[in-house]
Amino acid sequence: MDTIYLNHPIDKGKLKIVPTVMALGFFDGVHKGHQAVISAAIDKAKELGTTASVMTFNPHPKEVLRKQENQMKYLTPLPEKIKKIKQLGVDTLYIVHFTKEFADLTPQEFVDDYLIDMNVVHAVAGFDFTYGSLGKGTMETLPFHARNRLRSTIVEKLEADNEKVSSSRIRQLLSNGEVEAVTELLGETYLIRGTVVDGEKRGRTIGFPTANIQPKDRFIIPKTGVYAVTLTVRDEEFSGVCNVGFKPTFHNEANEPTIEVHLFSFDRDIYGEDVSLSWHYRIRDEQKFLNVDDLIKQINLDKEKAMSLLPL
Ligand SMILES: Cc1cc2nc3c(=O)[nH]c(=O)nc-3n(C[C@H](O)[C@H](O)[C@H](O)COP(=O)(O)O)c2cc1C
Ligand SMILES: Nc1ncnc2c1ncn2[C@@H]1O[C@H](COP(=O)(O)OP(=O)(O)OP(=O)(O)O)[C@@H](O)[C@H]1O
Repeated sequence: MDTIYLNHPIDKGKLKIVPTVMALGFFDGVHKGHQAVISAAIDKAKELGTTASVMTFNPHPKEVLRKQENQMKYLTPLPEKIKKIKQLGVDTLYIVHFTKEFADLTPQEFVDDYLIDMNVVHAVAGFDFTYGSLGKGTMETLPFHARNRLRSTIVEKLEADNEKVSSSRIRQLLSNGEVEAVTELLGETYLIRGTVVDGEKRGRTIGFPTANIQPKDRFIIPKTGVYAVTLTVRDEEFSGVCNVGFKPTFHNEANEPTIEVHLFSFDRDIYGEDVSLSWHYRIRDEQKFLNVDDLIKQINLDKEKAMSLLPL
């Protein structure tokens, strides 16, 4: 897959202008609804004998148009989104740098400059896709702005339990710790990438050595609590139990929750390694224990539970 970064106004000299079927959207998470849109574009491209492309935007419009107090977090920060879109079999991914100036384009300008000039012969998007300033262009107005210069497919709403599969719904589920439901909507377990860093080394003394994971990029971290997880190190996958939180049993002044993973059968030193962490099941809330023995008893139960849920 070719990945092409575009800045507004686009420099058309840089583009290979071949006829293409293009899927349009932000696509955070590349969930099942997004997959339906991108697959529809790939199918259409096969039918028409053109390339299949995706146009996405970065950063998220909300980050640019509304002042976010904290930097916004993502289900798939850009490198992850690129990986997932590539796996779907797209020929070209266009990443438009989302700025206020780009957001100010009228719907007609967006269609002229970003679709027609890029030789998009067919545009594919979901029923609720909007384009142009204040989201005034919709899939219903697209034929009007296109004036017979391109055709379009509207992908109908994909639902799960009578509700749209959406990035915002998945974000909400992660903030509630509902990682099993997230798997359903993504079509695979949610994962974050990170690096193994030094912890306070207390884990070893209580019989549960843990790898502390420092997330890379701006991944959304599920709600604090204990989870059954798998950790992938150098293409090898290990099962374990993970605590995300503030370790209230001990004195802790961290602002961000720490992510600690205890792997069941593992005695390698992986400090500094890049890892990915997949969130399979939620086990319980994080608690403040009266003493370390009670914490140890509980962690043993967590471990048993996670072992019964996961392949070892
Ligand atoms: C499966 C698991 C569950 C945990 N649950 C809690 C908890 O409920 N409350 C708490 O204060 N700490 C909890 N911890 C964190 C331990 O306190 C922590 O692993 C230990 O203090 C080591 O910390 P260190 O890596 O900073 O040395 C849990 C750790 C694991 C691995
Ligand atoms: N459940 C769905 N069914 C069909 N199309 C969808 C679905 N979800 C998103 N799309 C389409 O996928 C593209 C990308 O959508 P977008 O990035 O806005 O995702 P979203 O899940 O709707 O996000 P958010 O929850 O932030 O609104 C758009 O064309 C959109 O219409």
